[in-house]
Amino acid sequence: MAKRIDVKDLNIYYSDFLAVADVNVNIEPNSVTAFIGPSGCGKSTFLRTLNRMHEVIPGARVVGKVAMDGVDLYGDGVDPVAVRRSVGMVFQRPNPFPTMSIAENVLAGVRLNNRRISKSDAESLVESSLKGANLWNEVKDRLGRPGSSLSGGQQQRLCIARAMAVKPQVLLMDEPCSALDPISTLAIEDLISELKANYTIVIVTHNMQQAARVSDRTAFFNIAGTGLPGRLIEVDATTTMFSSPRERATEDYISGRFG
Ligand SMILES: Nc1ncnc2c1ncn2[C@@H]1O[C@H](COP(=O)(O)OP(=O)(O)OP(=O)(O)O)[C@@H](O)[C@H]1O
Repeated sequence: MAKRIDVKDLNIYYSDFLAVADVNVNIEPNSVTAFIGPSGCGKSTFLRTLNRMHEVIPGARVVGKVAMDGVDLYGDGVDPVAVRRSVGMVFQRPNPFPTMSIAENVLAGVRLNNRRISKSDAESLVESSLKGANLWNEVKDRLGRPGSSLSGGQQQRLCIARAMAVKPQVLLMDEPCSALDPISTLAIEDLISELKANYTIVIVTHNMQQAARVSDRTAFFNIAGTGLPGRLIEVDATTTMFSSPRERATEDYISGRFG
């Protein structure tokens, strides 16, 4: 089941450096939210706080609240590994395990979680995940071949299948198409639109057309200068953000006047 995300007064640090300040945002279940903004404003940093990946970096920490269906991810007793299991992540560069087979790549996250799974359950999970990622028809006859034998776009869909195999409730995507050609990009965008029936999706993108095409809501982040924290300037329905944003900075960025 897709979850809602409510972020309250979140400040994100790398040691003493405040990288992103005072984020407040609500993300509805079964929606796609795009994070846009100039380089260095903290989009990826903020994204990684939504599955507690940020704190993997030594000295990195947050102050504030990120609630999923009302449960604070940073509350006492919350296991970060369990959080990462329920919040899948897809990265900029497709990162399948290169020598592992296509099928084993899909199962990698499940195996990492030490879940025992029968051969027939594994086979059906591989099939359903690859179908969900719109990759099944292209790979069903070569599931034993290595992940690296696929094209970049196919590898990225394999990574999405791997993320989905652990049945997360939220899917985070950090510029998932930036290393892909236009056709693979459209395939991923179509997939994102389908996946929102089952997941809450947050995507970081530098591509304004992509944000306009795939997202229901858009959040614009900005930074006033080097060394200053990034801030969430405005978040609204994507159609509103692209036609009549409230803030001048949003309009300037979207229309390509800066960033
Ligand atoms: N591992 C790190 N250690 C220290 N500072 C970091 C680290 N990663 C990012 N930062 C800093 O945090 C700020 C936000 O960076 P972040 O990568 O989140 O921005 P971004 O908006 O995603 O940028 P881009 O669009 O270029 O990917 C920047 O000032 C960056 O230098």
